[in-house]
This record gives sequence, structure tokens and C-alpha cells, in this order.
Amino acid sequence: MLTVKNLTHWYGQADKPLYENVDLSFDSDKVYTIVGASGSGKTTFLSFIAGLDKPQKGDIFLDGKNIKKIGATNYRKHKVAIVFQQYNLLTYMSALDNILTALSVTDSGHKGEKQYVLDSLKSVGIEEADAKKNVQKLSGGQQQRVAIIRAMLVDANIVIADEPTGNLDGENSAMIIKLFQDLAHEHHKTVIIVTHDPKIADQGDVKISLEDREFVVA
Ligand SMILES: Nc1ncnc2c1ncn2[C@@H]1O[C@H](COP(=O)(O)OP(=O)(O)OP(=O)(O)O)[C@@H](O)[C@H]1O
Repeated sequence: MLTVKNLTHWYGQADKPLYENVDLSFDSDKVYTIVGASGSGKTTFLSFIAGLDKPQKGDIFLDGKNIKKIGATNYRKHKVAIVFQQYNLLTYMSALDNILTALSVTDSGHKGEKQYVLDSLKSVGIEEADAKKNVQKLSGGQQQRVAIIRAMLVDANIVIADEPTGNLDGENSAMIIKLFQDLAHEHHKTVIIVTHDPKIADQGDVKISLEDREFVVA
């Protein structure tokens, strides 16, 4: 379980904090969606729970352990997987190599792993020939599926996504949300998605709205 306690944050010259004394918990096996007006602080919140940035006040605990104690680098490397709108794949590699690199599998040996990755990509409609092409030759929807399969296969408890369907059409968005549901319901991860898309927001297990500087859990 990921727990946020007493989180307060404000930026530099801002006259009011973005939010104050936020307490929230995120369980495994669930998809959480976070919605809120532009500028309300959703991405900032994700950066704290992803260990990319530190709030002015407050603490974040993973299974009771403060992430300050886990260490930011260790936490980011082993505990969280992040899926951004712009895919954040390594652009000079194939989809297959992106995932093998994240799994720290070298080219020699590990044939079993390689086949497993290819099978996983195939399960989301990415055939071996495409998996071996440079990722930039894949469509936006395909690249997003690669990023999610990578998040699925690395051993991270928490999967965080910022507008993962932002550029995608309806069919690709539906496939992506199904993958997030599988990550939570079958792979037992905690999935936290920021979205502007009301259809995506309604398909989570728990919807959180950031309104007037308060997180409201539906
Ligand atoms: N590094 C920064 N320094 C100063 N202000 C910042 C910084 N990052 C974000 N802000 C401000 O903090 C507020 C919240 O930004 P944030 O990106 O978290 O909002 P958001 O809800 O994700 O917005 P959007 O939906 O438009 O992506 C905004 O007013 C933004 O301008």
C-alpha cells in the first residue's frame, strides 16, 4: 500500500499552497484515476509519489516504509514504473530491446526472457517483426502499449501514468485502459492514472477529484 501523509506543497512565489495536509492511501489490485482542472496540481502530485520530486512537507510510505528511507533512486528504480503521454521509450532501440534493457537482460542468453517479452508484446497486437523495429517506426498507440508492457514486466509495485491516452484514438485508448486494469487486477499492482478523459476516469476502481485544492475520493 502507498500512503501519503500530511502532504503540503506550494511553488516559489505562489500566495497559496497547491494543497495542504493531504492524506491518501492507494491499495494494490486497484486502478485509481485522478482528475482535476488544468493547473490544479495533478502532475506535481504524481512527481511526488513517483519519487521524482519532494513536497515541501509531508511523507510518503510504501508498505509502511518512508520512501526517504528506501532512497529516491532505489524507489524509482525498483518500486515504481512510470508511463507518460510521450511514451518515454529509448528512441534508438527496438521495442524488444527497450523492455529487455528495463529488465536488465543482456543480449547473450536469456532466450526464455526474450521469448516471454515477444509473447507479451504479441498479446497486445505487436508482432515480432514490429517488436524488432526501431520504436520510432511504431504508431503512438503501439508505443504506448510497449511502455505499458514494460511497466507490467518490471518488478515495480506501483504504476503511475500521466495522461497515458492523451494522443490516442478511441480504440487504442480502450486497449490501454484494459491493460491498466490487468496490471492491477491480475498482476496485483497499484495503478494511478491522471487523465482528462472522463471515459478513462470512470473505468478506474476509485476516482479521485482534485477540486479547490482538496483531493476528493469518490
Ligand atoms: N516547477 C514549477 N515551478 C513553479 N510553478 C510550477 C512548477 N510546476 C508546476 N507549477 C505550477 O503549479 C500548478 C500545478 O501544475 P501541475 O502541472 O501539477 O498541474 P496539472 O493539474 O497537472 O495541470 P495540467 O492538467 O494542465 O497538466 C500550475 O499552476 C503550474 O503552473
